[in-house]
Amino acid sequence: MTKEELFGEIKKKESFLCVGLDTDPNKIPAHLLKEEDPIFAFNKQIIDATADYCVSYKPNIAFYESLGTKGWDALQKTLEYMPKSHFSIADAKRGDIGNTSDMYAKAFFKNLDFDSITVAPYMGEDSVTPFLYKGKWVIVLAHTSNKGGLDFQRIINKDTGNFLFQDIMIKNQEWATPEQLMFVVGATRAESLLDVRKVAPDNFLLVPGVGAQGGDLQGVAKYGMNKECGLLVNSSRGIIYASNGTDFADVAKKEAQKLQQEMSSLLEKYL
Ligand SMILES: O=C(O)c1cc(=O)[nH]c(=O)n1[C@@H]1O[C@H](COP(=O)(O)O)[C@@H](O)[C@H]1O
Repeated sequence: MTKEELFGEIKKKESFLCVGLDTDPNKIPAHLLKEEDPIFAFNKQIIDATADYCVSYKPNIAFYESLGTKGWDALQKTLEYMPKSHFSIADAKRGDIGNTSDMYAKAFFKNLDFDSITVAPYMGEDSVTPFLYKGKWVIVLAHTSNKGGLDFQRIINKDTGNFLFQDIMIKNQEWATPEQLMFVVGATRAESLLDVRKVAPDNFLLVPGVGAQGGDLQGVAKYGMNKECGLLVNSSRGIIYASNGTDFADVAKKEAQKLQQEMSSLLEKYL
């Protein structure tokens, strides 16, 4: 999916919501455990319920690979079930020496046909560039939502005066254009988006942390939105586990709709 196509979907849906499929067998409603593939059965109902309100889905790969071959099967079925209009993100946080990154890229772009993958950039150029496939996206971790996101990412480089995360963002833009490179910035770090936009005005940002982590959607839009929206805001637990009863899909739909409505107002205000 191109940047223009993604922006087109955002305008059409009046939404920049990404629904996170962090599907945990210990958290899904008990009645689904009788299904042959409970994880896929859950995801299918979540996708059916939320597709009108979001533009993207992000399965977090840890939840699937932790289940072995059954998890990989459920992931593949889930990916195939997602509407093609929705931007798919393999949240795998990969990155290794070149020939190993090549294999990770094959796993998620050739074997599985994801639109994008999250990548940890710590190992540098040869760990990131193998993910630069034509028509696919690399989503590089910049300033993450978690507490540990403050351990290294805000260290100031005395040579450049920048935060480490800004230098990482600048360097990655030498390797890839805004047509194929996004960055991750936590919704818990809304004000840091000013520093993010200083060094990456044109890139799309994947912004997780709304909902369960208490991120600030209003602040994210205020500081992070650019002329093409430039945001995909993810919520996982806040949507998919809003209810653990038989009404889980209806309640997930309402949560997704609530976020879409807020996003619609924000698009009107800032775009
Ligand atoms: O790369 C990510 O998606 C990510 C980066 C980050 O800084 N923080 C973060 O929470 N995430 C992911 O986003 C999702 C957030 O889930 P919830 O907190 O349940 O909405 C999880 O899959 C996390 O792994």
